[in-house]
Amino acid sequence: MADTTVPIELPVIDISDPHDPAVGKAMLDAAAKYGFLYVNSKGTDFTVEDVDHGFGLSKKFFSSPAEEKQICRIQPNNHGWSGMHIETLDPEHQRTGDFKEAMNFGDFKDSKAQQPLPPSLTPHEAEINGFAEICNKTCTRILTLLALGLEIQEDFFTTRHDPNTGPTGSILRYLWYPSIFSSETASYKHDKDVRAGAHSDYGSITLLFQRPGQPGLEILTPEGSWAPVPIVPGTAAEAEQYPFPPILVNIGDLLSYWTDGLLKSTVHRVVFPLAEQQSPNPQDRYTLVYFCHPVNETELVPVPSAIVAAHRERTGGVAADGKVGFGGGAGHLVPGKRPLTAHEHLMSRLEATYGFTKEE
Ligand SMILES: O=C(O)CCC(=O)C(=O)O
Ligand SMILES: [Fe+2]
Repeated sequence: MADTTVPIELPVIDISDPHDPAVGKAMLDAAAKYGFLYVNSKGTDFTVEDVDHGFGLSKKFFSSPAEEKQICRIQPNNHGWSGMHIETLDPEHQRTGDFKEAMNFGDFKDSKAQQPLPPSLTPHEAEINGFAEICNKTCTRILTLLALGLEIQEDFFTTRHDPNTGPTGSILRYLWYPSIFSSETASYKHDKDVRAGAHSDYGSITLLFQRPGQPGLEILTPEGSWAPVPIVPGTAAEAEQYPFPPILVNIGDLLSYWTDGLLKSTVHRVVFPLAEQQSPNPQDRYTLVYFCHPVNETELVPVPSAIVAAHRERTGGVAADGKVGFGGGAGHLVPGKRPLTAHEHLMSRLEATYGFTKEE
């Protein structure tokens, strides 16, 4: 696969008016073309302090002793801690697991985690829940705008993503990728290894928070080359206006399936950029990720959008590479069979990736 060092240019969208059809259109265009876009902090309820604090908790957790992290090690339901090299996102092309550690939080109930927390995080349960809640609110705005762009009822997606109506597959995830100079990465070989293997996300939409000076994310462009995604897009003058780097948003497999491949679930990965490898002072990369999923029991009925129908007609509903719109697309209902539920869609994606169903 060809590498490029030319960063991809993605739009930065202001979601402060989630009822503005023009913004909905801009959001839809980016989601259909790249599957990736940024939203700036306006219209999200995040303050600089919220984001800094989230990263602070993540750092505190990852630097705690392994014996403590073991208390919450990853479970078949995908909640908990996975250590260095435990996850392999692209097993076909990787000789070792990802050079990262991760901590996944599933749904909270009455502000309480439904999974064991390690001592480093137990005093912070309410704050972690609070962060996940603001992520969910931000996703509500984005899903409203996507519905507007698709010219369907504004609340078509949001009513189906409301965690107050039932369990969801949503996950808040802390990620830590040690720098190229750390002992954890001593065995790393350029061109053989990656920090996180190529993959697409499973859910509806994903939010990614990044820190300045900690690059690494690349996306597969429609031309088939890897392009770095800048942490802070635009000119230096624009960058100065952002209180924290804009939130990177991407479409996941489920929303792509639901829209018959109109919205793109774009493949991405995390690497050590060359500049990083040559830097005298490379940094660890920390990211905070929120994978937003519908309520488990949501039936993925065809999205009642003329724009989706036209796309289905044009393309047959399945993208040429066969990757997007996993399973043929929601518009291809088998007569006499009910639509897939969100939970079934997630299970089939996990099964396709891991060769087994993660949840018993
Ligand atoms: O940490 C990142 O930059 C990307 C993480 C990611 O793609 C994932 O966890 O699905
Ligand atoms: Fe991802």
